[in-house]
Amino acid sequence: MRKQRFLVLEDGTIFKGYRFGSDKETQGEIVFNTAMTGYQETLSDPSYTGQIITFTYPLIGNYGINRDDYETLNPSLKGMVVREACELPSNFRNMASLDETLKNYDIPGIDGVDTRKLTRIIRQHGVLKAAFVNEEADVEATIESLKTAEFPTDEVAQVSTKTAYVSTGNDLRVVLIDFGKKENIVRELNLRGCDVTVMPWNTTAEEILRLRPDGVMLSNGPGNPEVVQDGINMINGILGKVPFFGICLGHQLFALACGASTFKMKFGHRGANHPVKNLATGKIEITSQNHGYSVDPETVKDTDLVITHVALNDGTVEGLRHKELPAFSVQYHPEASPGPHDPNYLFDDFIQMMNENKGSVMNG
Ligand SMILES: NC(=O)CC[C@H](N)C(=O)O
Repeated sequence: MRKQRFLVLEDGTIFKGYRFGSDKETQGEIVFNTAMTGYQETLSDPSYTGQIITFTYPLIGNYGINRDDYETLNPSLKGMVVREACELPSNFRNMASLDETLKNYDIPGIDGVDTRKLTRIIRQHGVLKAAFVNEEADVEATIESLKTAEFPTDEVAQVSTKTAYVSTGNDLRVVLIDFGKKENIVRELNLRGCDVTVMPWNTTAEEILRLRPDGVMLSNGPGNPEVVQDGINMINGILGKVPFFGICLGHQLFALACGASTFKMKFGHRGANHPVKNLATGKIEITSQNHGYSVDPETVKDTDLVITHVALNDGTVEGLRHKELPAFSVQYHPEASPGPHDPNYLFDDFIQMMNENKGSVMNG
């Protein structure tokens, strides 16, 4: 007999399902992700810190969990909601089931939920506060408590590396600022020969410039970009002195540093098939995305930035470039694993930008 579990939302909706993963109860902002594959990368993406993820694909866990596909070895999401959590995974790389993995990380899950209905609610209402409750008797009180609950949006310090370390390469030297980075950013840079020094989120511009890197990469990360003031100050300090490339949270911080604003979206973009238009080439890229905040295009007009990419679903800003200085960013994920790989060329653009600026006065 499987143990029951309730998913409750702040608007009073109750879903009854079954427990998997950790037995503990949880609370957080509930979001949905529409990707059909890549659940291991998603559950271990630090950008989901503090959130409960609904997977719209109806069967999750069918190819198991392996040792290679983690984006971090310390997943920090609050919980998983699925239609069916596969109990008997099958794949040559499989090492553990979803249930075992979530138990190991003490992350709770609920399955047997009508995730289509749940996603419609999130789309209509916007992201909501939600909780997992084990005992039916506690359901009403938990819904009441959710109405006044406040969840943090400043988890960057929690997920960033505490000390700097190097992932060795033999070509260009890149400093990667870890706001909650996905491991695949390091892999993509190493793949292109880059020597990557991963540094904590609050590293100063002086500390970075002292290393004389060829370029700086600003990672993705959780929470509200406006509260990452140290990151914004650092970007202002390196702008024009060393080429840089920002991804997702790194993109939002670049925009804020240049004087634009960000806002919280109704239900965000989370999935692996978001179409984005590259305004320079007119080409459409299919992209992986995971963000709840976005750059306000009106506020970009008064800055030295140009919009380079837009989302085709809702017209939001997806890419920025500085008008004169070597700096650009995208809201989506060129490092996406398992993919899609359409935007992978952005890493090559970054390599080219570093090579073009190599040895220039900017660096030294
Ligand atoms: N993946 C990310 O870097 C997300 C950035 C930010 N936390 C957002 O939700 O918009």
